[in-house]
Amino acid sequence: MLETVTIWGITSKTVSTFMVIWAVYSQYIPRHIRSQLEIYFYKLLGWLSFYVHIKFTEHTDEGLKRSENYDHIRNYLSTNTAARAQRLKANESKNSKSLVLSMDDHEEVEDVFNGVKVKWHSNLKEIQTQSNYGRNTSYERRYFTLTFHRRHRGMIIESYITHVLREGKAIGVRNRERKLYTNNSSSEWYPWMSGKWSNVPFHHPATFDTLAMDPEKKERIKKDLVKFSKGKDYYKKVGKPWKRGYLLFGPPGTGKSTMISAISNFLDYDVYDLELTTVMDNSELKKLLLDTQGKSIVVIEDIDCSLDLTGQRKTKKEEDEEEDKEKKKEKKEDEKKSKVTLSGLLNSIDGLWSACSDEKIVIFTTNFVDKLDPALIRRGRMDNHIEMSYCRFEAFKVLAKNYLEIESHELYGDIKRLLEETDMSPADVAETLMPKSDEEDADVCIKRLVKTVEEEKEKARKVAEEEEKNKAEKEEKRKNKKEEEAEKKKEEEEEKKVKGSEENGDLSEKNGTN
Ligand SMILES: Nc1ncnc2c1ncn2[C@@H]1O[C@H](COP(=O)(O)OP(=O)(O)OP(=O)(O)O)[C@@H](O)[C@H]1O
Ligand SMILES: [Mg+2]
Repeated sequence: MLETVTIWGITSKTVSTFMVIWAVYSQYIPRHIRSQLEIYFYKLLGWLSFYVHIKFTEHTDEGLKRSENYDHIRNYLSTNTAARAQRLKANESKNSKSLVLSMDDHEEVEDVFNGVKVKWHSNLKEIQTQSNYGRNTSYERRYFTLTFHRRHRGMIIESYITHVLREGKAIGVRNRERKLYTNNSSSEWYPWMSGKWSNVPFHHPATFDTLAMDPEKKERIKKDLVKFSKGKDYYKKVGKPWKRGYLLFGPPGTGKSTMISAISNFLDYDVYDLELTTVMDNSELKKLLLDTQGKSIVVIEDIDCSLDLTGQRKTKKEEDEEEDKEKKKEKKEDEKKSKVTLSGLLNSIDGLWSACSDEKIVIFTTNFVDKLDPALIRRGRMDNHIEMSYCRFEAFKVLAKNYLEIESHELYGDIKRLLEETDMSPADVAETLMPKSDEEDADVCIKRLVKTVEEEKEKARKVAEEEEKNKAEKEEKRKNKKEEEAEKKKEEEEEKKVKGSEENGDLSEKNGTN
């Protein structure tokens, strides 16, 4: 946020001193008097000073979004001028080996650009608010002020500020620590609380090298990702927002979540893990997605479980029946339940809103791809459908290399055959391969895997046999029932026939007597 106030007459040092004194002490003046005083304070400075003063606030006007310019300026000042400040703040850095120093609150530094001196002040203001229930809350607002002589106004606004923002952005990219975000409930969407998203540093070790899957498929995905990340101009040329959708589907433990981490590590993107069930409605969803940055992956895990996304396709009759059944039970829960709809989700990921930030990958994961509404996963929305499947030999080789550091073994042939015949998830294979004590070497682990897969195969055979038996029994029962019904029908018809002929006999006897 950028605010300009022109101040005439007194020196920049005096202005700075006034500004700092005002920022520190104004918080002790009652609010209604403070706002009046503030007006006169700035008017007075304006009459007296030759200096221009520009304010960059930490949050944008709506107060809900953090200002990127503020962060760029902070980066710039930390790197270029903080060393000259007398009071510094030490922040944790990416690798925690070295400290990142920045200006402390109410501190001042000087910078020189094209031979022109400017001053930066870091300010802190405490703001008191009163809720509808009369409770007082206070929060802090930070801002930087840039002060310079008015004769350099054009140069500073046109060149210096652009230079600071560009440099600060580049420093931010260099020092950037990858983050994993999760969405907060909307009651916490205020700068003095957690904002829309909370984050933690993201250091998941999974990479494409450690991901066990068909090597050709893996290469295709990597190429697709590289093409996407370099595709800024291409997407602009073809008139598409710079985003790409991936649908990862497959049974549990086949590496869908692991793949997300691998993509994040591969492209150096942040991850926004969107928990749809805590999003109240479509408009909340839009705001959340608008508050995500570029170079990021927005993930909705287990999309089939997140929402009743096909609910709106039910017939009226079905809806009525369901409503009757669970009306009372759900009434209370319903008030808290998310009202995000399929069309709301589609609009947010694919509509006009999706073009508001660049370089974004949207990933859905599911165990049941058939359950999903076709509208949700059509190409263009989910451009790349990736099936994560059971562990076959190629995937096993990656796991054996990762977990046991071996590339061959005399039992590889058996394992190849067994894994083709048995459906075992990479998660189960990985767990079996992992040494459980220092005494266990690769040989022990490989033998354990052969045993486990054989047991699984036997189990699967028994289950299949049992299923076959049940099916045959059901078929037999159905056949018997059909035969019984046919027999019964036959008997009834014969009975009817006998009855009919008896009645006819009686009638002719009667007629004869007459
Ligand atoms: N393809 C794989 N390559 C490497 N490790 C894997 C793979 N699949 C599973 N694993 C291992 O199994 C664990 C569970 O895998 P992951 O959470 O990625 O499965 P998932 O497909 O997301 O399962 P779910 O459907 O239950 O969410 C991982 O931590 C990882 O160690
Ligand atoms: Mg998962």
